[in-house]
Amino acid sequence: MPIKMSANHLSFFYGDFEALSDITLDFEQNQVTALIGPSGCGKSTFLRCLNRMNDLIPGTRVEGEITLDGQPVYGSRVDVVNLRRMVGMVFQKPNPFPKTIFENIAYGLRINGVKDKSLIANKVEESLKQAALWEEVKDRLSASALGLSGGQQQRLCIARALAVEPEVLLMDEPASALDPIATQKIEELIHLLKASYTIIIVTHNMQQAARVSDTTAFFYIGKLIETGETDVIFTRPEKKQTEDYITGRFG
Ligand SMILES: Nc1ncnc2c1ncn2[C@@H]1O[C@H](COP(=O)(O)OP(=O)(O)OP(=O)(O)O)[C@@H](O)[C@H]1O
Repeated sequence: MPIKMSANHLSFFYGDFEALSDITLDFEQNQVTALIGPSGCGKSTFLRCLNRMNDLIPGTRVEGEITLDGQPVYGSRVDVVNLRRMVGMVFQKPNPFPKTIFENIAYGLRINGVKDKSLIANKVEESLKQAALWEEVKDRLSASALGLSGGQQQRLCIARALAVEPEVLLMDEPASALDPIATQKIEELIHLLKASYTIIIVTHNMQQAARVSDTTAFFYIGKLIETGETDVIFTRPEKKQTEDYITGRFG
């Protein structure tokens, strides 16, 4: 598969603290890459570098390069709003807006300049279908999103991210706040979405990484220790640190 996004010698600093050190990693198009590693090793920081969400934190600094379709993400002429549309994000805790189900999705379209009402209605339906939520909510689009279950709220957040037609989807532990059935739905959804999107997922759940991803990257204290095909990483990793982590000896 062609390379959709790349990090080249990426380092990241919170003030003087180097949270990521010299990370070089490619993300193939229409593949799922899992980022794994113990708490605090920089997985979320790395994910947020990919769509420049860290720009919002004062005192932070990036070295090295990230590219999307070969174009630098940190270039001075980059339209960051458009970058975040192209590289969408879903967070650990479902965070729907305190608005109706319909408005949760329509909102992102409107801030991206879509005004046509029937276009918005079609897109809301299409996004909810893509997120495997349509059947459950089609009769209550004008009800509050906060009345949905946690798993439904997370699929709504995925629908919201998809509505603005991203190409890459970043998911930061998207199922960790959900029960096993809702988690399974999210995992099935990731499998379906892979056909249309490039997906990068942070997870603490080794079984989940093994189930959903094609490639796995193991991070440890701000460094990328090892990356490769998920089957290989989980059965015959090259590095001892990777093996210790996936077999539960630390982390
Ligand atoms: N806003 C911030 N300001 C300063 N330091 C931060 C900030 N956010 C994260 N860090 C530090 O950067 C390091 C990496 O944190 P990060 O949240 O990226 O790790 P993580 O691997 O995603 O952890 P977890 O799995 O627990 O979510 C940690 O040492 C953390 O304390």
